[in-house]
Amino acid sequence: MPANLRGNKRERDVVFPANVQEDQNCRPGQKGRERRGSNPRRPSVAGEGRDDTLTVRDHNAGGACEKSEDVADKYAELRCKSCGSGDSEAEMVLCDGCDLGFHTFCLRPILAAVPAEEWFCPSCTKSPAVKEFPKIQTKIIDFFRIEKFSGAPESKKRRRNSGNLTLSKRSRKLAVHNPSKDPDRLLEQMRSLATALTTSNILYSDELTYPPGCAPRESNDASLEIGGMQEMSKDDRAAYELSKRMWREGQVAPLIVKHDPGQGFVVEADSAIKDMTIVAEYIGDVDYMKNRVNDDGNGIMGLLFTNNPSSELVICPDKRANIARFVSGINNHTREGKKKQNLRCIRFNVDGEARALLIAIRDIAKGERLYYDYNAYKSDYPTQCFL
Ligand SMILES: C[S@@+](CC[C@H](N)C(=O)[O-])C[C@H]1O[C@@H](n2cnc3c(N)ncnc32)[C@H](O)[C@@H]1O
Repeated sequence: MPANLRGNKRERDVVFPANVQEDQNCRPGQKGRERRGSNPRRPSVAGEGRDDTLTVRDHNAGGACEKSEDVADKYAELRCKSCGSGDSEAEMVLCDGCDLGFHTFCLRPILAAVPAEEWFCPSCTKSPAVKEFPKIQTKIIDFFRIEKFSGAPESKKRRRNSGNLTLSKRSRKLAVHNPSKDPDRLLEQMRSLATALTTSNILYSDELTYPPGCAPRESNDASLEIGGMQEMSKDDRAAYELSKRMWREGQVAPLIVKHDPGQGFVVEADSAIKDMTIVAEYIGDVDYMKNRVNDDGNGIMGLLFTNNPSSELVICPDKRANIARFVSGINNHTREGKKKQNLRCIRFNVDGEARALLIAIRDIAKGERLYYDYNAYKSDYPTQCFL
């Protein structure tokens, strides 16, 4: 265990209880009906009580529970269109187009939770799965607001300065990524991320954002973290700053975003990545966890865990985000799943603010898919269906 990653200050991802209790009158998966009980969209973290008693409405509910026998009959035999089983009704979602049911875990990509809003199954979805971003340098540079893209690798001077940041395994210090030397490859890597972001209707951002209506910047006070937040050494801080500057200048980490029919967008190493490399900072809108209890939770990351639950913070990458948002999670329930992990999310105190970084925990080969543990802190994101 690296010295600066040691200890009990591990990241806590926000997760969603898979268990949804049925209301006496209403069965999960039925349209126009309500469920009561544990809310699958209620973000929860390890140590947090499971006392959620919010009302959950099916995506198509729109009104009070229908109690007619007709409707009950109609859905009595509800079966998942993919696997044919009628089990796990709590995790059944109905398509607003064809009215067929699907288990959240049978869908590809898997749904983290029953959507709160209108939802269409893959056959009824009108938009293409992937909207390719144009292969035009100026458009790519504009999209990422790249400062002075030279298309060339780092200057020798900068490389020498950063040399002591690309550290040996033994030193356990954070390392700066090694960008591709071929400018076309850099553009292809950026284009792949632009494709994933635009397809997902997400704007690019490389900094945490504090939009009106969300938690204010002052709320991100790392000193409130229970047990204290991991501090950065001087060298680690220099590595972090250089890594951020390189991303801003288009010297991005050698990562490529691909679309996988089973997992949706995934991130792969486009060339070898050394152990301890800062792969990306986790980016999004910062908000109070209490404000996000009904979000679908896809990608919500714990940022600050305090003694007072109402001041706990999460990063929400649904509107603004970067590549970190597309990194896959391991299946915690299998040995093969656990073996895939090659990153960890570590939260650090940076100038008094909490930040979450994805860091390589071993050497990663070209072509390897990136994974970290969504449940690193005893939480229960439903990863048992993860591939
Ligand atoms: C934070 S997002 C990751 C990006 C996501 N693939 C996308 O296209 O937006 C988490 C979601 O990705 C999918 N996912 C992540 N890891 C997975 C895995 N190992 N197997 C299957 N699906 C996975 C699930 O749909 C999960 O709810």
